[in-house]
Amino acid sequence: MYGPPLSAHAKKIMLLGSGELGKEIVIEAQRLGVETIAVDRYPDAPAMQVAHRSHVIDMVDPEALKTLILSEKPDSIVPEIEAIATSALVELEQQGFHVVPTANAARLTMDREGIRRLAAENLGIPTAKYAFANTLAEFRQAVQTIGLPCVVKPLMSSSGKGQSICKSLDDADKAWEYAMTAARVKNARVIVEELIRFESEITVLTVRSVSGTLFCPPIGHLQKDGDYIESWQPHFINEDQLHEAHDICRKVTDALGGYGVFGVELFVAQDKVYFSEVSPRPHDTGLVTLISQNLSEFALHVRAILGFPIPEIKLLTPGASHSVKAAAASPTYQISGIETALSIPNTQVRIFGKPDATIGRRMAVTLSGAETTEMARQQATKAASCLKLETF
Ligand SMILES: Nc1ncnc2c1ncn2[C@@H]1O[C@H](COP(=O)(O)OP(=O)(O)OP(=O)(O)O)[C@@H](O)[C@H]1O
Ligand SMILES: NCC(=O)N[C@@H]1O[C@H](COP(=O)([O-])[O-])[C@@H](O)[C@H]1O
Ligand SMILES: [Mg+2]
Repeated sequence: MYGPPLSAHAKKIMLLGSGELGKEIVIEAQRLGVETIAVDRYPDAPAMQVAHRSHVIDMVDPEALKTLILSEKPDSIVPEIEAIATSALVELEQQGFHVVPTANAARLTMDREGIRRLAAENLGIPTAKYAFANTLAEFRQAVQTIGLPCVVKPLMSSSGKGQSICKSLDDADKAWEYAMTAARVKNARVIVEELIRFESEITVLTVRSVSGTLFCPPIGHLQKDGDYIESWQPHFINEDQLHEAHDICRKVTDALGGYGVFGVELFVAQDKVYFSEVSPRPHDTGLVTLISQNLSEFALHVRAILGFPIPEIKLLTPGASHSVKAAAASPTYQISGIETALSIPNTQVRIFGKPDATIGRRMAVTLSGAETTEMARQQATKAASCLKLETF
């Protein structure tokens, strides 16, 4: 039940957050003989189902986090979700613990203010105009300063939780209320951003490793209500745009430091490429690499963390992924239609095994490879429509 004895493992890693992305990291780590410990806020999280052992704690409580880490003494601490007391990670790093990619990178990126100020104010990288607010009155003022429509987001959150578009001043109270109540971590401070009219939106997976900094081909994606619906790779942008994108990725990831995968989110607009945000870990839109690349973003993250070489990142096929979300809430559910989905050529399914369904929760993803990204997208979309989440 606990896997091979400790002596069989060269290293021990602890994941803070155990969702679908963590599950794939655990699988890749175990392939290289690493002992894995999965941690999250609830039991039976996806990565816990494959890790050697697991713990359920309140990860935003710095004391709970420190107690657990000091008792387990992992070789590497791997943040996986945007809801962690990063102050504890900064302290533990000072005591000699290895935080991936670095404690400071985890702290800055977990807080939209930290990463936005670093990118825009310290590094001079183009971003949407932004302002911060602590109260409803400040928020109304910020909306007027930035202009309408604007995007409103809680400082510590992800997958669009608490995010909305404010179209008129009449929407302001609702947008504020939503940011206050639906964030992953409740905090009375929000960012208000100019709405960028981009042509496309991409993630450039950037890997910092002993082999240097490597870039995966751009991944295009579609988001709805701030959460990813569909992604594909490669996404074509012209030479100049690619150059601008790589320049931003290098500047941001060099400033954050450490080894690992970074999902750099960029808006490609007619006049320029804008930096949006960065995850210092594998990215949901990068799930497509499970089918499109020789090494998935999860394999790359593990190699980079362990200090192993990455001689080459190769696109094996144009690919696409499509998320499957729950339409209803239920403590029990099953997913049907797998057989039909798998009858589509070069198509795979990943069911995450989340213990319960809530409305809008991502429960599975489909992956397709094809001759063109267009075909791959059609296949992945069709496969996702075959999967039905039945609640009972
Ligand atoms: N300033 C903006 N202008 C235009 N669209 C935006 C802006 N900010 C966010 N969006 C849209 O909302 C999506 C989610 O925003 P963002 O990535 O900041 O939130 P998130 O909750 O951190 O998402 P995730 O965790 O999935 O990366 C973006 O991918 C983009 O489609
Ligand atoms: N955009 C970030 C992202 O996709 N994060 C992934 O979602 C999980 C949380 O899912 P849940 O909210 O359904 O528990 C996280 O643990 C991570 O794997
Ligand atoms: Mg994002």
